[in-house]
Amino acid sequence: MLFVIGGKILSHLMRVKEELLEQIPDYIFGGLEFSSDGVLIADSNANVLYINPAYEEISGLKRSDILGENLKKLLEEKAFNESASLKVLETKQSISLIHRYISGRTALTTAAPIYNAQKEIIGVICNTRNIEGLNKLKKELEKANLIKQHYSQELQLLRKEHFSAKGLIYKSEAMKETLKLASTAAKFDSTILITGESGTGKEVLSSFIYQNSNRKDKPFIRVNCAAIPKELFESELFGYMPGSFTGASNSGKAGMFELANTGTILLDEVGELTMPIQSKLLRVIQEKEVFRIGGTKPIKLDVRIIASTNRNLLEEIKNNSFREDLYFRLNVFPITIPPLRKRLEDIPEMIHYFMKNLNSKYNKNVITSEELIDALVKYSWPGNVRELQNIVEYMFIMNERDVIGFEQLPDKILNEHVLMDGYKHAEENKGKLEFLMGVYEKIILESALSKHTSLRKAAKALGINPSTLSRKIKKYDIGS
Ligand SMILES: Nc1ncnc2c1ncn2[C@@H]1O[C@H](COP(=O)(O)OP(=O)(O)OP(=O)(O)O)[C@@H](O)[C@H]1O
Repeated sequence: MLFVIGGKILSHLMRVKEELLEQIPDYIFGGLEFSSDGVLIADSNANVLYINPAYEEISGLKRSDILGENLKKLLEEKAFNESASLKVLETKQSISLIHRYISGRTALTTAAPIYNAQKEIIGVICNTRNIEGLNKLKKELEKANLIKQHYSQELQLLRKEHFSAKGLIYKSEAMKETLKLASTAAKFDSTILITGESGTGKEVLSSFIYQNSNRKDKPFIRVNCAAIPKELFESELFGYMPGSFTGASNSGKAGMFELANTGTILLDEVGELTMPIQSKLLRVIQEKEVFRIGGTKPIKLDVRIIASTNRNLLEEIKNNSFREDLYFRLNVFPITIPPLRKRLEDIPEMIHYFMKNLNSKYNKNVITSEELIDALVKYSWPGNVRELQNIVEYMFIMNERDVIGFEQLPDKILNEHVLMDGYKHAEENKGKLEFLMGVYEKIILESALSKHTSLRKAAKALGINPSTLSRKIKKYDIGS
């Protein structure tokens, strides 16, 4: 059996077996022989009675060397740097400690006293576990945590840079009111629906709300619903489990809602969602949980939703292309951004802001003429701020001088301006077509003359004689 290891040891064991080892049935010893944890049993005088093969392996000590030996002697001989069993015999308390054996292995050892029926300590049992694997895992975990910390700091930094770079310029009362409303709403977790024509700044406003909310250090995930193919809506928004459909990644994928968890999600162009996805979205909002495609376990969500659209959702409801119940869920706090043509005071501010950015980007010092700003303010801006930004950039690129003038205006603005100007003076000029044509002709001539270095070249570009051009210059008093 277990204790037939040399005559000396056997007789010693036989002596203590009656009192101590009878507390531990033979089948337990059978199990201990195959345990991957090392086990040592000693009597109350610290003489070793039993070790299992795992103990030999972990400690580097042989049964034949240690059985019957006293733990104090083994400690003196530095078989281990600490003995949990000795501490138990000294303190009569269970103990756990991490120590190193002669084998060089580090182990987690737990030792506990063994009592007889009279509640006297008759020995100690000590369990020792090789924690080198655990140590390795711990080191890997520490490394992974460092990497995670590094990336999360970088993410915070990028978020700050990304959102602070997006300036929100305004001067008009209408925008002041809108911003006041947005600041108030930002502090709460309520769902916000931002409406407004394309290019009015709905996304910029949603960033402003996020930055001013209590979730500003948490994720901000923007979903452009118009850019996602309809058949991918569900997997993009809600994610999927491994192998849940053909072409699905083996590791599965988290949806945008999961990525936004604890933070904010912007559902940009929410009116583009199909009816079936609208139903699923409604469920997610109501239940505050999401199921990945192919998943059976719900994932709890804590996400603040901001939705935006340039569509008239009430019209969409009438046309049965938007769910009314979803509309009311999203429209908890509505904010409408007025179109640029209804907040003209913002235009000069924005032009200066966009010019400042371009000048610093291209290391230039270009300015805009007053008459140019005047013409831009009068334009109707169907594409709103996005169009203004693009046109300022276009003129900046096309311009070769220090001042961008009227002549750099793109034709569509020029045309509208001429017509508006013409109509304005039509009253006093009795609305004559001839007058309007004249205004238009003057603009065209001015533009050609500013683009070409000589009168002859300008005339050639216009397809007229230099003498005709000279006459018209006189007629319209150009360059005086
Ligand atoms: N008040 C503002 N100040 C500075 N830039 C702005 C402002 N409003 C909008 N912009 C700029 O105009 C462009 C369009 O803005 P944004 O994308 O927010 O509009 P949108 O209403 O979300 O458009 P769409 O409906 O087409 O998605 C962006 O480049 C944005 O930076």
